[in-house]
Formats: sequence, structure tokens, C-alpha cells
Amino acid sequence: MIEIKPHRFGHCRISVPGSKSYTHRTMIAAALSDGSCTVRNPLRSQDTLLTLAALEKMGAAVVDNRETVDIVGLNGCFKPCDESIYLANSGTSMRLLAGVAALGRGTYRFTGSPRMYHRPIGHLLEALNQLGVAARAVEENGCPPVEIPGEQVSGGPVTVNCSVSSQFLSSLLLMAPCTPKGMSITISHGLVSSPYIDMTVDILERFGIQVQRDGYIRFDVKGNQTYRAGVYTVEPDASQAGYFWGAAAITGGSVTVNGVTDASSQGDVGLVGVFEKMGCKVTRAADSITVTGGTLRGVTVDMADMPDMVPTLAVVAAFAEGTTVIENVSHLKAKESDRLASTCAGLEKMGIEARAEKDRLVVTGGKPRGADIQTYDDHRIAMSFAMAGLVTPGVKILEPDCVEKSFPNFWEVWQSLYAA
Ligand SMILES: O=C(O)C1=C[C@@H](OP(=O)(O)O)[C@@H](O)[C@H](O)C1
Ligand SMILES: C=C(OP(=O)(O)O)C(=O)O
Repeated sequence: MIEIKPHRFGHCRISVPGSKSYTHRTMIAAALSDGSCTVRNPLRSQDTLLTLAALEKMGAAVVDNRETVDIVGLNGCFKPCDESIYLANSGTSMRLLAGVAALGRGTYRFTGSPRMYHRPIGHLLEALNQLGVAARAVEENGCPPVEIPGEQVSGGPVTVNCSVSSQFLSSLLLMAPCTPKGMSITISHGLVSSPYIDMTVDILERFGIQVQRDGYIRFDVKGNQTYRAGVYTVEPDASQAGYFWGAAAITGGSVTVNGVTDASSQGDVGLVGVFEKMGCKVTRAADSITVTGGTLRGVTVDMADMPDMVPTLAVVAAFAEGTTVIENVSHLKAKESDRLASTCAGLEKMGIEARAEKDRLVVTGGKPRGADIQTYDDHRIAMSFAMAGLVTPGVKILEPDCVEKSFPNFWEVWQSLYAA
């Protein structure tokens, strides 16, 4: 348990670790590449290290130098792996690896934590089945554990339902260039979290892969393309910056996060635009963004593309005047926890009116009081409610180590607010 002490600060400048999403993607692309890659500024957290360990088990040669990671790629085809590959509760590892595993030889079995066994993957398995891969959920319930036979998949046309997760499409996009025929991917039933697709396409292009797209409707990737080995640098994580910008919003202080800018494909940078609408001042510089808190008012905002920032926004909304309506977020039910429920539970415990409706979250600002916050093993719940403790005495975060999933030194970086 960590008790967050209230603190007002003037200006604070901070740095956050490398992007989780970019680290997963860069490591996977490197493992598929035609030679020796160096990944600079990788996020070294529980989830990204699970992806790295999985790639090593699937045959990539890995040297972890901490500041950098060297990966020798397998030129589009993984080696057989007899043991099960454990991916804890890392949805990105599970979904992205399940697709690219179909490029390998032998059968891969991906397992995880109990919560992972409730996070859907059926739509990706169905897409793999269309491509002739006999991928299956071991329990036949559309959730991990999964078995993926590496069948030298040839490619072709495929349709995928991305209404629950964009990660299914990212997975298909990552495997497509290594198939002989290439793939023509059509998205059915809409797409949530679309900026993560832009990140995937960005990584593909940086590795020399050509992708043709019609918005978020259809993607054509030619076959027999090569992921080009090289040196790749991971940019700082915009989602992690969000907790520090949120700290500024709530306290009325000012926080500059280094290296995160509007030019990024990371959709979560968009959170600063929401804070701006709520009454904060946002200063965008060439290599940083500064948020300065102001008098906050509630907003109505569609967060389908920024799912990971919903708990962050909901906690900030508790300190705003009026009601905040966060729309199109039903996919939050399938995250590390049911995030609509866990966010509401924390806010209600603090005396704030919050309710999860079908696909939206409604929070009415008020006078939050201190409370023990249950984190449900969800890093984003821990980091979001830490912000509340900067203003409200008596906020205690239970099981704070869950931040290891994405931001192992979060509590250390958090301390820099107290030095400001
Ligand atoms: O592809 C990615 O790196 C991610 C996609 C998003 O998931 P969904 O597409 O399942 O919403 C996001 O919530 C997750 O933290 C990371
Ligand atoms: C949902 C998240 O990650 P994942 O899907 O990789 O578990 C997250 O980091 O908030």
C-alpha cells in the first residue's frame, strides 16, 4: 500500500520511459527481420520483457543490454518451441504474437494469468482460420490459452472484426508481409483504438514494409517483403505522460513531459486536447508538451481511440465542475480489469458520483474524500488514482506494484513532483 501525500507544485519537468506499444512492435519486427537489430530506449517492463522472452523462445537471438536490446531476426519464420509461452496479462503480447506465430514451424501454445483467460481473442482466431491456420482457443471459449500451428501460411484475403480490440488487426498486419501471397485485410464491425493501427503501420514502414490502405477499412500488404534490420529508437510513452499532465490539471500546477509531441502516432497524446477543453492551458513545443492546470469543467468526449486514458480522464473529471461523459468505451470491459467497473468503484469510494452505462462512463465532479483504492491488479487504476491523492488527503493505493506491468519506476518518477 502507498499513501499519496497531498502536494502543490509550481513547475515540474519529467521524462517517461519508452512507449509500451512501440516497444512490443519494434521487438516483434526485429525478430522477423533479416539480420541484426538494435532497439534503443526500449521499455523494460513486465509486459515488454514477456514479449522479448517469447521471441527468444521462438528462436530469435536476444541480448538485453538494458539501455538497448539486440535482436537477431529470423527472416520471417520462427523456430519450433515445445514449451508453453507464458504472457501473464499482456494483451498486446498475446494478440500480436498469436498472429505472427502462424509464420513459424511447429505449434505454439500461449498461456497467461487468470485474467488473461477472460480477455477475448476469438475474432483474431477466426481470421487466422480464414487463412487456413487451425488456430484455436484451448477451452473453446474465444479466450486464451491459445494454440497456433505454424503452417507456413500462404496469405490471401481475410476479414476481421475489430469492435473489441485493434490488436487483432495489428497482429494480421505484422504477419502479412512475410506470407508468400500477401494479405488483403478488410475490417468488419468497425474498429476501436484506431491510433494503435497507425503505430503498427508506422513500424512496418520504418522496417521497409509497404502497406496500402483505404483509411481504416482495408489494408493491402504485398507478400514476400523483408523486415529490414537496423537500429530503431522507441519514443517516450504518451500514455504514461498522461498521469503527470493529469497531476498538473488537478493541482493547478504545471508539468512538462520531455519528448512527447503532437507529431506522434500515439493517440494518447490527444488527452492534452481534452484537458484543454476542460480548462487547462496546453503549450506544445518542438520536443515537449506542457499542461498547466486551471479551473476545470466537465466535458462530453468520445474516447474510443484513447481507451487507456479513460481512468486518467475519469479521475481528473472528479475534480471538475459539472458532469463529464466519456463515450464509446465498452471495450474497456476487456482490459486488465473491467476498467469501467474498477474506475467507478474507486471514484464512488471517494464519494464521487460515477456510473458505467452500456458504452459510456459518466462522472460528476465534486469534493472527493480519501479512500483505500482497490487496484484490481490494473496498473492504470493505480497510476490514475495516485493523481487524486495530490489534492485529497488519505488516498491509499493498494497493491501499488501492479505498475510493473508498464512503468516499473512510476513511483520514483512520481516523487519528482514532490521535489518541484
Ligand atoms: O496495440 C496496442 O499496443 C494496444 C492497443 C490497445 O488495445 P485495444 O486495441 O485492445 O483497445 C490498448 O488499450 C493497449 O494498451 C495497447
Ligand atoms: C490494455 C493495456 O495493455 P494490454 O492490452 O497490452 O494488456 C494497457 O496497457 O492499458
